[in-house]
Amino acid sequence: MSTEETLSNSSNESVEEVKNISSFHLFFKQLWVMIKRNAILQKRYYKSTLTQIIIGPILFLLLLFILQEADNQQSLKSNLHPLSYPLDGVQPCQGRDVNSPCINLMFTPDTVENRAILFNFAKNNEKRTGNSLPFSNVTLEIGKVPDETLGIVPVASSDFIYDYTLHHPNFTTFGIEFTSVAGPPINYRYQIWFNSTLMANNSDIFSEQVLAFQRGIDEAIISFTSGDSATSQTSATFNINLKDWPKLPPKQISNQIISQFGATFFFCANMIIFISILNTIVTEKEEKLKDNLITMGLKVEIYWLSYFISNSYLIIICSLITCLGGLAFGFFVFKNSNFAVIFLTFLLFGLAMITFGFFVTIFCRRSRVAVLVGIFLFIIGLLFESFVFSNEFIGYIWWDPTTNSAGRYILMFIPFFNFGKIFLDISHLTSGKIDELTQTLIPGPGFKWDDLFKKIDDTKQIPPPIQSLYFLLMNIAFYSFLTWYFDKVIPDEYGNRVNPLFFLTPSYYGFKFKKNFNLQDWLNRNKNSNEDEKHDDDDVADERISAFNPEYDVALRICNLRKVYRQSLFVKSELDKVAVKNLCLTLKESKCLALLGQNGAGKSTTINIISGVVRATSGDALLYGYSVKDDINQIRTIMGVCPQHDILFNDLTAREHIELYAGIKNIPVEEIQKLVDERLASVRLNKVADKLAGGYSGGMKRRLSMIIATIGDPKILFLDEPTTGMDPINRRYVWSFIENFKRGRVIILTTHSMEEADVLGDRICIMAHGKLRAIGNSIRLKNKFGGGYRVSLVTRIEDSIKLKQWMQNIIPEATLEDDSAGSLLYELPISTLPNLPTLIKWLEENDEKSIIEPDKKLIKSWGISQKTLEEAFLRLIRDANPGGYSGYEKTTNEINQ
Ligand SMILES: Nc1ncnc2c1ncn2[C@@H]1O[C@H](COP(=O)(O)OP(=O)(O)OP(=O)(O)O)[C@@H](O)[C@H]1O
Repeated sequence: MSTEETLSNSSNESVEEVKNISSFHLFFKQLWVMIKRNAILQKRYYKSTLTQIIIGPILFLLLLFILQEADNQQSLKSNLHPLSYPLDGVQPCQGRDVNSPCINLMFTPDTVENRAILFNFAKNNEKRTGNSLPFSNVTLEIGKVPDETLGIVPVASSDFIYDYTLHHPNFTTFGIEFTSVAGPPINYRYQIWFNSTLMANNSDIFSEQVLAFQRGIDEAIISFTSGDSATSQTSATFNINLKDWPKLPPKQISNQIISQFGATFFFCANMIIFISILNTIVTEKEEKLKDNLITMGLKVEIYWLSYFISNSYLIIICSLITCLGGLAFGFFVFKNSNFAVIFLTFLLFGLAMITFGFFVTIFCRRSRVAVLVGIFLFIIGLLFESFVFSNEFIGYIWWDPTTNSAGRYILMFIPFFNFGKIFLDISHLTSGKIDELTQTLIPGPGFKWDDLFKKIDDTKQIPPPIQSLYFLLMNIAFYSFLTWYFDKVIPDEYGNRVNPLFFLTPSYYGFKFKKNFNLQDWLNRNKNSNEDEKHDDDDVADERISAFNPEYDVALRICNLRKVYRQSLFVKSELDKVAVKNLCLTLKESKCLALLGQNGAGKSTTINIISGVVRATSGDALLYGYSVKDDINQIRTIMGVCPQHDILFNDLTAREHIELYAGIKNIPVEEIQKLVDERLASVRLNKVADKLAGGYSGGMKRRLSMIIATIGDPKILFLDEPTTGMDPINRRYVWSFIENFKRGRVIILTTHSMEEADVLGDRICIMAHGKLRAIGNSIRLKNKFGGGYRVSLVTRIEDSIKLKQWMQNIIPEATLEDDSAGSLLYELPISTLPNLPTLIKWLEENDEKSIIEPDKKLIKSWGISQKTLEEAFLRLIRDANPGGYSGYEKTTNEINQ
């Protein structure tokens, strides 16, 4: 069967048959081809896919392993001979800043004995450290801090020390209160006050400073009791050396690094897939690939579902590899856990991040923005996992009764918060802890399936781990729902959006209360009194009447279609652009309508409205009885669109493109290969069928776009400048294809090629400023606006006056358009057609090429031609732009200026 026969046979299929495709079958067919397409791309970009699912997790596991090993190397070291070092004296005090004043020591009560003891202390300490601690005569007041650093200051009572340090924290290094009891023997008692929280004051509880101070005081007491006077040399000095116990490495090593940083690292591994999803989906949106799939009949739900499934198996593999890798590296979190629990944790987290990613893509129109948003979320998540969930104290603080619960109610909507919590729970039970005192590992009890349902710590309010898994499941459902909803209600770049309450309408669920369609009602609804109509050309006015005539049987009927591109959603503006003005058109089956017009005339907008890409501001179109406004989904099943700019997947071949769209159009599998070969051959792309479309030339891409539009043998075909960039030979192949294809369908094409409109257009419309200026077939337009014929005559300069007189006699209506150096150009109106034979006869007789007396002949050469469509077009454009055509469509504002 020839291409022509196949096309005409398939076009005989009734519209009803086309639309009555089982929606169940179509659903799975479309889902299957979309998953297949995703799989092809994943395979084609196997390096990126492998990075996402294998290299990513393994790399992060390896990093964790290296870190863990480095940490263990430290703790595995034995230190059998720790160095011994002498205990030093008390260092000078330090205020809030290095040079700000401070108090070294306050003491009470101020007695002679105590002064003598402290004098001894200061003397010995100065010898050891060079730090002089003189007695101060300043009387401290609670409300004041001294202007200079003080050494040893007597104060009234221990209450004063308490109050003073309370009012001026981090100001005083030590305080001492003597409470010696008289003997004999005298019981020397004292209490040291120090600041355990401020390391800068050198008084940390574990530091040597307290020890040094105590040693100094004890020395001083001994000197005092042994009779050394306060002024003499101190006889008693204690030299103390400090030395650590020999250290043996613990028998078992801990997994502290993975418990602390595991959540961070596994989050990072997951983010590779997350950012890749953002980039892929938003790039498809930016390049209008998604819109094109939808226009070709793909259900938007299937688009998302296919991406969910295609990424789900990546997540499954990635989670498996993470769990198996974790086991192979011997991490406790994996070794001591129930495999199902840990796998489920990674799986649900991965799936929740996929749906979260889908949701984010709804708000991004440019892939660059999407990647930036991805990186931003990555940094937030990284900080979250590394600071919040790196230890139990901060990680569980969200469930502390003193913490406001609002925070965790908000955070549970973020998948990485829920992941961090359950990972903390798992590491709490699986990773052992090194006992600081015994330096031995106390292994964790492990995480069993039942532990999912138990509280981690009965004493705290922390919920059982299963709650985080439920929240992850909730995240999946929540973000899937939001993606589905907002994808519909957020306006696209043309301002199209669905009513926010669309889900309350029965039609959304396929229940259509079949009202009997009444054409007259529909016509009445779209009737509109229009001032502009008065200036319509006769044919345009007739076309308007035909469009509103219910008796007139046509496949396409456009009534008062109008589109205003608004600058603002809410207010009218001078900058609003009326792209299409109350357009009325009709077209019968098996006809092709060619839309001609200057740049910005409204041709693409017209096609975009009828194909459902853009919503009309008012008016409507009926295609085979379906209203564009109400039945666009049905129209999509019977239409094909070749958009003005090629919308192709650079990474798919021509064959894969056709297979994809054939699946979307529900073409039986057994017919697809035949269709691929036949269609590609018809536009001579069969030799490059298996080459990636990204490598095609402009003309090849155009031909592929054209062929895609014809898949599924649509009853309505929209071709927006289908042959732009094609060489003349290929253009003719495409023309011949379109000519064959139009039987039993309607084709609407826009073009800037007069030749193309002439060859293909059964009806030609010329538009300017959104308005229909002329309509008819090529001959009619040429005759009506092209103005008849053109005669060129060449004579000797001296004979030109004579020749002009002759022309005047034969055809008085002829107008001389050009007269230069004996070359004359006449324009003949169509009314002169009866005179043409006489003119031609006369021209032949007077042509010097004739053999009889050539020297005496008047005319050196001549030519006669019918005016072209281009001339008709130019005239209409000239008329439409009395002020001159600036090359682009002006805004209302510019026109007014
Ligand atoms: N999304 C839009 N927002 C605002 N104005 C728009 C938009 N799309 C088109 N227009 C304006 O509407 C007018 C008609 O545009 P349209 O693309 O339909 O013209 P066209 O006849 O197809 O032009 P061309 O031959 O250059 O493709 C132009 O002035 C254009 O600037």
